[in-house]
Amino acid sequence: MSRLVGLVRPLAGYMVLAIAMGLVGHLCATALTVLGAYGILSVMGEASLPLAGIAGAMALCAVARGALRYGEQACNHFIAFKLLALIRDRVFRALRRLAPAKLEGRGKGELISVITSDIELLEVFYAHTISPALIALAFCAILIGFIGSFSVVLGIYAAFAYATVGIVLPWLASRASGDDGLRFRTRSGELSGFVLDSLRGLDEIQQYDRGAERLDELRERTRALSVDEERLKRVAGRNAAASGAVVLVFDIGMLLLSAWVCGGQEPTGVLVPTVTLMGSFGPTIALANLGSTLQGTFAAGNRVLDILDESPRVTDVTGHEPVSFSGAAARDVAFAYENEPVLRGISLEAPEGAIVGITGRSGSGKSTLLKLFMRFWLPDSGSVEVSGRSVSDINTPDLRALEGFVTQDTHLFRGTIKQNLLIAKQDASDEEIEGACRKASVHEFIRTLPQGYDTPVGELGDALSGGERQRIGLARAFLHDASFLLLDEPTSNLDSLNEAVVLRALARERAGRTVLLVSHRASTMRIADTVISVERGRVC
Ligand SMILES: Nc1ncnc2c1ncn2[C@@H]1O[C@H](COP(=O)(O)OP(=O)(O)OP(=O)(O)O)[C@@H](O)[C@H]1O
Repeated sequence: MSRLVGLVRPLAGYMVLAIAMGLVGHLCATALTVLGAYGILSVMGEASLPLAGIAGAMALCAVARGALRYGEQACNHFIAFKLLALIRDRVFRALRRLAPAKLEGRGKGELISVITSDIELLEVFYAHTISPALIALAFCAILIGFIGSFSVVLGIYAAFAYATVGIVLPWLASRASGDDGLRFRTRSGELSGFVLDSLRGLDEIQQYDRGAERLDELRERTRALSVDEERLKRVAGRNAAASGAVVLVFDIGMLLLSAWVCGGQEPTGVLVPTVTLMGSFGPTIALANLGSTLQGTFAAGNRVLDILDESPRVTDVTGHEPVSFSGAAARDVAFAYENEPVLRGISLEAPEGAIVGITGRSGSGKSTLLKLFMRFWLPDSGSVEVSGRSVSDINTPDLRALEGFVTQDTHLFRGTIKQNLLIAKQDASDEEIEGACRKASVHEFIRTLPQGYDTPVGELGDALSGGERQRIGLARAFLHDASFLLLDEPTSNLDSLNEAVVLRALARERAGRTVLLVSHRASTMRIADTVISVERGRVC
């Protein structure tokens, strides 16, 4: 909670303004009933205040109450949405810091749920929790003083009433809801993950006729979530009823107590404290109602803060001398994902101008080795070197400029084919783009599309075949014009004709470059100068 509050610091001025307006606004609201009481006393001849003055003051209070309430809400929501923007910005920055190593293992659906609904839920905390709590505190202190001016006993009673409604009841409510809020948020995150997973695997679900099963599970998860929500709402409803009843009991108690304490004097001492207490539970009830929602809000806050706190496995490197490419090597490299050893002392030399082929059984760690050269992960022991320097001693932007990585899955962003190619080199001319696409044997295909290079790629690139996507990935790598190419199964989806074009281009481009080429295909391996075979994380 203190960390969430700490984020408000840059907007403290607005917070003070919101509290001041809220406090004065609530005082105006209570003043309306108190002035009403004085009006009745004046009519009865028990008070000597002019009725016109009372009516004028009431009108003023009513108008002020409206304006101040608007101002308070405007300030609170300004703070809340500014902070949500700030938190989103921080979360995205944290994700950039954590990517790609940590994100590979994290459930994407859960992450999406944090980015969207959890952050959104913090609005409740910033707009409806912090300032109402402080307003309630200041407001109660003032009213305890006012009621206490009639009799100390009544002041103490009012303090007890406010504390019960504003502190004890929310505390009990929070205990009653237990970790329901947390469970609800977690389940809702898991449901998002499940839906995303189902959408991604729609083809498999249809092929193996698992639709009904999947739907049943979706229903079951939704049902469990609604049970949790129902319980949360039931507790919230019960709390609202309980606080309403307790307030009434305190009002009646105040009437009896003031009659007993001040009964011998004029009726002002009975009527005014009673009416004041009756009309002043607004801010404390607002606090009491927060009791049940607060759990969920803090659970969301925790999940957001967890992401901000997560420390990256790999941090960017800066401050080193720039380096020009002169070959790469891995020396006795060992690496494990968590506790699962993948590479066990691998060594290889990839001199400038060489094409080094890497083969090996599926799961033997070939892609992992390429990722270590990209410095997506760090080796547990041994060293991964580019130009004779550990990749950890090369500035990350320099390393990215030196290396071109083609993964097994080429991701295409929403946008045109040209925009997707420009990711590799933002200022590339049309000729350069075309040249790269010819090398990747994809130019002719793009030309047949209705809008050529300006054809929009469908969301997730589903509109293109695996081979077409792969060739666009290769075209990106050619466009990037890196000295060190890391190609992970670049021809796996290509027919032999396209494979031949791509391999010829690679052979032509090899001068001054080094290529690490992972492939299961013997035909692809033919262009390699040396081929190493990786088995169970070792070169054999
Ligand atoms: N992010 C990750 N977290 C945990 N384990 C991983 C991760 N990525 C890969 N692995 C595991 O590491 C092992 C090596 O994977 P890797 O992708 O490097 O193998 P590969 O030789 O490239 O396989 P393939 O030929 O099938 O592409 C596999 O057992 C895989 O399950």
